[in-house]
Amino acid sequence: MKDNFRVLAINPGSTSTKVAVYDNEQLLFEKVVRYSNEELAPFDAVVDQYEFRKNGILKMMAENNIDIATLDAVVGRGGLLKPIEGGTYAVNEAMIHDLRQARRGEHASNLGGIIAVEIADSLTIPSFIVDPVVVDELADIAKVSGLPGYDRVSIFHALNQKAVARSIAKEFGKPYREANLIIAHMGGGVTIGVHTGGKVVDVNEGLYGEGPFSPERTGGLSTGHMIDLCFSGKYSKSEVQKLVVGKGGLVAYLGTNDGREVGKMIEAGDAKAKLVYEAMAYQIAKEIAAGSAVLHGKVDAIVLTGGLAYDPLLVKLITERVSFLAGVKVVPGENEMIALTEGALRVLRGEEKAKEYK
Ligand SMILES: Nc1ncnc2c1ncn2[C@@H]1O[C@H](COP(=O)(O)OP(=O)(O)O)[C@@H](O)[C@H]1O
Ligand SMILES: CCCC(=O)OP(=O)(O)O
Repeated sequence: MKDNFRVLAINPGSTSTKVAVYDNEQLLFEKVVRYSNEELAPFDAVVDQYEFRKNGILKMMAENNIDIATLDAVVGRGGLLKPIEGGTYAVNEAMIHDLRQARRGEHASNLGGIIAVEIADSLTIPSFIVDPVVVDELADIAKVSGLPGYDRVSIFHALNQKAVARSIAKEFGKPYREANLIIAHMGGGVTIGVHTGGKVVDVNEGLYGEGPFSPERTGGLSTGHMIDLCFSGKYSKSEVQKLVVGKGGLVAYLGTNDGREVGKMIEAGDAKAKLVYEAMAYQIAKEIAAGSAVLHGKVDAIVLTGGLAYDPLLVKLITERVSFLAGVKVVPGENEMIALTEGALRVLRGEEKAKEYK
């Protein structure tokens, strides 16, 4: 049996595409391409960014002298599919159909499977997705919304939350299923997951729904304001969706989705930037504190992760509000590329069978 596998991992996020090539667990090359709001503005639908992002990946591979013919598999971040259990899934037609239709909504992660299968098929090698954003482990009590027929749903940074949770539990010398963690992933979107018993039993729906505002999303809004906005006659459905996802949060107030730019504005004495950034930290801290009630206050650790966790100011603003609940660990960036690769390797090595998306 073959014992060395070369895997291309593709991770489209709302503000970036991360690409990595691994020989087994050994990283050969990794690159992050960040996109400004202006660069993505011309694309009406996320699926329209497919060619733009795929060509960027192939160019990056060529510039780094990696011959795609040497790949054994391609793995992509999984998108807005039907709610499913975690794990590694083979990309199939049913999945591509649902991703292209974007029936459960638009998000860059929809492109992960689509780009992965396109590159893999041209090389006749397998393609996978791992722990997509729709992994659903919500407790029954967390699903009840207040409006029958509209259960709360699980859409979050499942891949990174799971990877970070496992590594933090290991640090504590506990199996993941015995750790009680509150993990705040702070990227283009912000999701705060409550991990207990090896599951994410509650999490804010991080796309159109709930929780803090983020670099480019509004998070939860007053239902009354949303009703007024939707019936004002000023906006189409897709315009309202764009206000909430893509043009909300930091972008709406400050014109940028880049935490570093906001940092510079604050350093330059911009009072509005300071207020808005502090408000984002305040909302994140409140959501973390809400998670502590889910765990009856028994919290082993609070973890801050994602791109924004690189920012010491944001980390400080959140920590000073939540450190009374538990110790705060900071894991900047994300472990998504290795998590994707490991998911593919488990299947390539025959340790697991790829799950089928139906
Ligand atoms: N060093 C940093 N300081 C402040 N913000 C940062 C830093 N690095 C990245 N970010 C911000 O993190 C956010 C992106 O996080 P990331 O997890 O990469 O997002 P996504 O995967 O959702 O595209 C952006 O707002 C980006 O500007
Ligand atoms: C859709 C939930 C995951 C998410 O928000 O990812 P990004 O931060 O990469 O947009």
